[in-house]
Amino acid sequence: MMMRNRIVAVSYLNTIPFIYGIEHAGIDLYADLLLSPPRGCASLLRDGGAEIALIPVAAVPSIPDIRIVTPFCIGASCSVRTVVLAADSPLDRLDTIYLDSHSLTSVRLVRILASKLWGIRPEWKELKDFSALNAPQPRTGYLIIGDKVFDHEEKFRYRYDLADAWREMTGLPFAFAAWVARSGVDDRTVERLAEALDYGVRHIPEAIACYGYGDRSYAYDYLTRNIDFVFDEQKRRATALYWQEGRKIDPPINPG
Ligand SMILES: C=C(O[C@@H]1C=C(C(=O)O)C=C[C@H]1O)C(=O)O
Repeated sequence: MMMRNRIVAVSYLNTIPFIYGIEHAGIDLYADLLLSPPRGCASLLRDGGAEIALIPVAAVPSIPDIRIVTPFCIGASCSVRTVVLAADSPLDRLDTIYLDSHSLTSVRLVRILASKLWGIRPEWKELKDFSALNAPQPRTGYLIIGDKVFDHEEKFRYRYDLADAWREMTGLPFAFAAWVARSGVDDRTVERLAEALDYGVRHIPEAIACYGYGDRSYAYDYLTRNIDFVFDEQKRRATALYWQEGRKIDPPINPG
């Protein structure tokens, strides 16, 4: 009997086109689907809990025996909206920056930007208790990702979009997460996955309705203008550059 594959993907609004494709394209991937915040996707794959995964690009070089597959990613060519450094003080007045504990890519990206673009040297702490976002501290920034940005963005006077900052620094778009497969996953399965994802990104309105986001006016705009699902040459160049720059940053994070 053929072993079923386990697919893990990020549990945010930005993946619903992918999820829709996997569940509704009519392509049997012989797989079970699991959803988790990004850091959990990487851990699950690393620990052998999945064969195929959408994981933060930051984690890709550190996991043995995987390869990037499919022409799709969670990327942005303009503002991404859901990866922001939010604060009540401007950048140059921040003493402390809290880093979203669900993130692997953006927490490293913000450190690259702090050192190479903004020239700031705040103290870095981990943000585990998201209720802290309800009472922002002065001179403190919060790097937050995913759907929680929709709930909290209005509270902050200053918001720095990390895709915008990266583009300002490099002239390139950015990819936050990519699809990877263990080496044991055969090419036919990978091809079928790519077909399913392709179907999903061509049915965004259906995905929004299917997963109950129909009453959120921002969902369509966000999925068509902010998120860019195509892992093209420019975004691959950005990923290579990000890995290179990220290696120079070894983040000592003080417990939050
Ligand atoms: C654009 C986003 O990208 C996410 C950011 C990630 C990270 O920082 O590690 C990982 C996966 C992506 O889904 C987002 O979810 O807001």
